[in-house]
Amino acid sequence: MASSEEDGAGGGSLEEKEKGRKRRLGALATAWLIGYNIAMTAGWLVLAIAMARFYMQKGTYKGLYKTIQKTLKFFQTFAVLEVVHCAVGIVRTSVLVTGVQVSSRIFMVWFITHSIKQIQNEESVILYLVVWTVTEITRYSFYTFNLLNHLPYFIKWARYNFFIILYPVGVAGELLTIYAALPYVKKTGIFSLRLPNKYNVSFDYYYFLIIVMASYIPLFPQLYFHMLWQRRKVLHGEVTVEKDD
Ligand SMILES: CCCCCCCCCCCCC[C@@H](O)CC(=O)SCCNC(=O)CCNC(=O)[C@H](O)C(C)(C)COP(=O)(O)OP(=O)(O)OC[C@H]1O[C@@H](n2cnc3c(N)ncnc32)[C@H](O)[C@@H]1OP(=O)(O)O
Repeated sequence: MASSEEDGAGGGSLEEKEKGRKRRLGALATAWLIGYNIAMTAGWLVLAIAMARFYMQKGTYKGLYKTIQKTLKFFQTFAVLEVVHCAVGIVRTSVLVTGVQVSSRIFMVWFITHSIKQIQNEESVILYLVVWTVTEITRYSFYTFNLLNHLPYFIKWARYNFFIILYPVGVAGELLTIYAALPYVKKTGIFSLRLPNKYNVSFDYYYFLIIVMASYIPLFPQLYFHMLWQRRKVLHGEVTVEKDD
């Protein structure tokens, strides 16, 4: 995260003015991130409560996705800002790692679960929804408390331990959901472009989905090892990283 503690009072020299500008940007960025992380924590909490209420009232998960879909789409799409945060440098994390994480989630929400209605009641959808919800409540509350310099140890512990189980389980939920979508994609030809057409190009969404599923094999271990690395750094202080705000 960009620091709000750069030295230098707003004096007259160019150098001092630059330091003052940096400090203001740091404070602004911090305020924005606190607001953003509080909103995201609240959004995922609302989702958790809605899911629990639905299940307690109806005794089934059938129809759950339909009930919570608007909130899910809104908050998961809003996560695009995380890539922007990295790109503009207000959080110090990789655009690539965050980009893969966010784009795969947005893809799951809009191009799989929203678009292929027949799979919305699959157990695998509920599986990834529960896993994402637990992950995001933990992750955004971690960032919020961290920015406020009041981070309870159990939140830090949860952020860097839950993922060990939740990440593979979430990935399994996502892959099973894409797999369940394949027959419908083949039957309806959704998002596919067949020849002949005026652009003279063809695109088969069915095979595209198989490529997406295959791409989890090289990409998921990289995200997982990235998190294991962060865990070692944060929980065990095994690496010291120079912070250059
Ligand atoms: C178009 C089709 C695309 C298809 C692609 C197919 C490929 C798919 C392969 C990928 C599969 C992913 C599946 C995934 O969706 C499954 C799940 O998520 S299951 C649930 C479990 N998942 C997790 O636990 C991981 C959740 N994700 C993340 O944690 C992040 O996205 C990740 C980028 C992986 C985290 O990495 P990061 O480096 O950011 O870790 P840190 O949290 O330690 O943060 C590092 C520093 O940045 C600061 N930071 C980051 N974000 C914020 C923020 N919002 N506000 C404030 N500060 C932030 C953080 O504090 C650290 O700063 P410092 O070092 O100064 O303390």
